[in-house]
Amino acid sequence: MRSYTLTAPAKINLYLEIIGDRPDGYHELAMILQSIDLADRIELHSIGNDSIRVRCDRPEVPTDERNLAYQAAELMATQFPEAFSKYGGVEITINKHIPVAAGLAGGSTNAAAVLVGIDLLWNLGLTQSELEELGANLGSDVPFCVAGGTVIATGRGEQLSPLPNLDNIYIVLAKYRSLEVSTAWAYKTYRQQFSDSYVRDTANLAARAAAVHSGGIVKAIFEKNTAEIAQKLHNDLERVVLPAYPQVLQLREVFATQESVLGTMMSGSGPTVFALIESEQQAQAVKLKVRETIPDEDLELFVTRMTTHGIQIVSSGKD
Ligand SMILES: C[C@](O)(CO)[C@H](O)COP(=O)(O)OP(=O)(O)OC[C@H]1O[C@@H](n2ccc(N)nc2=O)[C@H](O)[C@@H]1O
Ligand SMILES: Nc1ncnc2c1ncn2[C@@H]1O[C@H](COP(=O)(O)OP(=O)(O)OP(=O)(O)O)[C@@H](O)[C@H]1O
Repeated sequence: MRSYTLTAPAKINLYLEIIGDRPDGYHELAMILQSIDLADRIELHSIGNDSIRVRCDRPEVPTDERNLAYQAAELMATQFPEAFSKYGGVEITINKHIPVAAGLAGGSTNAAAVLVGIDLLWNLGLTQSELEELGANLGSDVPFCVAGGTVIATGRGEQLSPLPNLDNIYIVLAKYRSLEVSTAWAYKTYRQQFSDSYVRDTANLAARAAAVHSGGIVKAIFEKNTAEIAQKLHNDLERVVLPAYPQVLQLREVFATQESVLGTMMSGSGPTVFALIESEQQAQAVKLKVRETIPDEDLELFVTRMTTHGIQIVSSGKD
C-alpha cells in the first residue's frame, strides 16, 4: 500500500476588501493571501477497502464528514470513481499545528493537502489549476491553499493571480484558544451594516477588484518594501469583529504599541491577530512583551514567517 506525507501551511490575509454581494449569497472580494511557515502535517495511506477514515490529534476537530479533509477525499472519490475502485480507500492522519477556527485556513489547507496527496496516490496527474478548481467546491480558501505563496484572490476568493513571493518577513500570531468567530456571521453582519458601500453594478465588480492590482499594497509587494506593506494592511471584516470581540481589539492595540511592529491586522474573519516584524529576534521580543502584558493562559502566541510555498510533499512510501 502506498503512502504520502505532506505539509499544509496556514495563511494570513494581508488585504481583504469586500466589494459587493453576489447572487450565490457569497461576497465579491479583493484579497491578498500569504502562506506562512506554520503548517499541519498530513499523512495519507491507501487502505484496501473503499472507506475514508480521518484521524486527528485534536479532540475538538471532527473526524467524520464534517472534516474538510474528509470532504476532499470524498470529492476525489466521486470525481474519479475508477481510480477510487482501483486504488481503494484512504486513511488520513492530521497532526495539527495550526490553531483551529482561527482565520488561518486550517481546515482549508488540510483539504488542499488531501487533494494534492490523492492526486499522487491515485496517479491522476492533475494540473495545479485542476486541483484549484476542485478545491473551490470545498471552500473559498481552498484554491489558494493548493497554490500557496503570495497571491491576489478575487471572486469569492477562488480566482487567483500570483504576486512576487514574499518571505523573510517575520510574524507574531496571537489567538485566544477559547475564542471562535463564525465566518458566516462576520460576512452576514458586514452585509447588514455596510452594504451601502457595495458596488451594485456587477459589470464594475471586476474593474473594482482589479483596482487592487495597482493599489498601494501591491506596489509595495512588487518593491518588496516591508514597511510599506505593513502600513497598507487592510481587512474590512475588522469593522464587525473588533467591536463585537474586545479581546481581539485589545490584541490589535497591544501589537500596535510595540516599537518593532511594522503593522498589525486581524487575519480573515479572525479571531487571530498578526503583527509584521523585520527580524526573528525582534519577533521573539514582541512575543515576550505581549505575554507579559496579557498573562492570560488562554492566549496562544506563535513566532513564524512568510513562506513562498503551499502544500509540500515530505515523504512517500510503500508498505
Ligand atoms: C475569511 C476568509 O478566510 C478570508 O480568506 C475567507 O473569505 C473565507 O473562506 P472559507 O472559510 O473557505 O469560506 P467558505 O467555507 O467558502 O464560506 C464560509 C462562509 O463565509 C461566507 N463567505 C465566504 C466567502 C465569501 N467570498 N463570501 C462569503 O460570504 C459565506 O457565508 C459562507 O457560508
Ligand atoms: N481539517 C480540519 N481542521 C480544523 N478544523 C476543521 C477541519 N475540518 C473541519 N473543521 C471544522 O471547521 C471549523 C473551522 O476551523 P478552521 O481551522 O478551518 O477555521 P479557520 O482557520 O477560521 O478557516 P478559514 O480561515 O478558512 O475561515 C472548526 O470549528 C472545525 O470544527
